[in-house]
Amino acid sequence: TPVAHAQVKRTDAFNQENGCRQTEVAILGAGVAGVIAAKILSDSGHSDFVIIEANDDIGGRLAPIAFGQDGNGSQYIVERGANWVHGTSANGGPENPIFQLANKHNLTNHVSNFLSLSLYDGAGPIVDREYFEEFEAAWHNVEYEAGRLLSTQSEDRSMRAALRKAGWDNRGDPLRVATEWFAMDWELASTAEETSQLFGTINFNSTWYQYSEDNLFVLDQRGYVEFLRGEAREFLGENLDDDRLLLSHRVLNINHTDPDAKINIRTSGDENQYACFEADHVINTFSLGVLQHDMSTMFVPELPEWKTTAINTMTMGIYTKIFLQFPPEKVFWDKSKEFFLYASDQRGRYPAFQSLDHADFHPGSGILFVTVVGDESIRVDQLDDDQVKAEVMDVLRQMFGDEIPDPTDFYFPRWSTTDWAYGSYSNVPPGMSLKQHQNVRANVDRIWFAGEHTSTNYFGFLHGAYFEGKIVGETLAARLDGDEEGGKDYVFYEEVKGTQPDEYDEDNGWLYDSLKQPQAGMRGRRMKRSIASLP
Ligand SMILES: Cc1cc2nc3c(=O)[nH]c(=O)nc-3n(C[C@H](O)[C@H](O)[C@H](O)COP(=O)(O)OP(=O)(O)OC[C@H]3O[C@@H](n4cnc5c(N)ncnc54)[C@H](O)[C@@H]3O)c2cc1C
Repeated sequence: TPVAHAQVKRTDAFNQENGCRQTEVAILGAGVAGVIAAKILSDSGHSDFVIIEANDDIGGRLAPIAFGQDGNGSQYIVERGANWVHGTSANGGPENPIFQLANKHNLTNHVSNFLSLSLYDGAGPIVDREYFEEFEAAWHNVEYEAGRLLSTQSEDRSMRAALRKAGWDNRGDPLRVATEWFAMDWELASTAEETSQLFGTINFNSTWYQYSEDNLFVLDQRGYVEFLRGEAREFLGENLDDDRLLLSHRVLNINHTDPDAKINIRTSGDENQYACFEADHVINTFSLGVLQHDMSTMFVPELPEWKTTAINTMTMGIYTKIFLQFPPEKVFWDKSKEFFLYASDQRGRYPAFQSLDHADFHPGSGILFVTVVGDESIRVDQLDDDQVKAEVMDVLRQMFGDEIPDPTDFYFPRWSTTDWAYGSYSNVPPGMSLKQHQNVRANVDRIWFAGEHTSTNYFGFLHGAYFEGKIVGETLAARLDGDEEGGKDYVFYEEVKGTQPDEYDEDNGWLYDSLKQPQAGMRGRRMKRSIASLP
């Protein structure tokens, strides 16, 4: 259960027709993109909107949960979803907007040190780190090559092909395999086979080269969502009890049959809830996973083929944090370390453990969590808790010995089957062009789309969702003001052909100015995110 529940204040003062509440803009989803879009509308003087959200709280994939307990019996707040601010600000350069908001709302955080790492295999601790440097060198190559592909409009390929070309071999030694997992799968929630060389590199570089290589781990006991709540309070009131925020309303249908009529939205809800809305414009911020899963029944009539093809082409990664709490007095790992990498015989099986019982995080908490992604997430999502707990404990006993205690608390979210997300965050597969991605972003008449998945440079990240919410909010505000230039439709492509050159400009969602000179933006980059010093 979410940590806080805003209660919706109901009034009967709405403009209603045909039993449907009338509004200018219906914002579907109260995650980062939806709340930021609403805030932009509100800040620009447009107050006639509703935000419709299936959950009983705002935040979406900012999803804190109470877990374990401290010595006083209070529970810790841990994050099921987003946890880090990825990239802060470069010297004098732009600041990551999420970093700004984390500062504005005083979020407690600490920078992660990915070098604070111990290695293990089935026989216990190991010291060999040579693969890290080898991967680093190959990755450097992959980035340079991505810059060349971009600037010469050459064909994209998979990260696997790119790494192979750069001399990196993923087979053999489990530590080699775990090294690649730690460098890539852990970040993208996808494998090298599943990832575009071009967009994988753009995504890393736009964040860590533009902002910084620091990754702030948010520890705030109000939850990471507090920054979004703080923004929402500025226009929805201290208790978020404004009647334009409709929680626990699941959107079932979006009917856009008549191009001259308002768009009709039906939601779940008993007779005490407003289950029907009519809007001039709709901003849909549902995750790529929700769109892929539900779009064929949700939209009436169905979305055009250029749109559904694009949505089906992009992929949804899955990232699962499995939390364990041990008796704090019996902590068996090195408390001075942040990470423990396990080189499993089975790729991706419980590879990366992270300790929160560390002086910089939650000292004395006894909390450890292990992350799995992709197919392993799908696998554990099908098992019951006891089965997963037994598997994780088996691995921990291989790493730390048979004497270690059982956990006193255990929890993990099942993102692959969560019906308001269907996955964790999106990724661009090999060969998906900028134009195809633009079709994920583009509006279908008066139905607009925004979320991390519509971000070209920052897909997967909170700041991607932020920028996309902001852009669509500004576009609609301009549209409502009658500004034809500012409020114009997004570009889309009825047909995407392999021979069409991509145009890296704002119309296609390209936000990172220095990458307009693509070669210049693509520099070799070190392997782990926190290892500073660019060449
Ligand atoms: C496990 C995990 C770890 C992550 N780690 C990080 C990280 O460390 N740093 C980072 O920057 N990003 C991270 N992310 C990504 C980040 O959380 C997302 O990019 C961001 O939160 C997406 O915001 P959004 O507004 O696009 O979508 P969402 O947050 O998904 O918002 C969409 C909203 O729509 C609602 N909705 C869906 N279907 C319906 C329906 N039918 N009717 C009504 N409402 C509906 C949902 O409930 C949700 O509230 C992580 C994500 C996950 C899951």
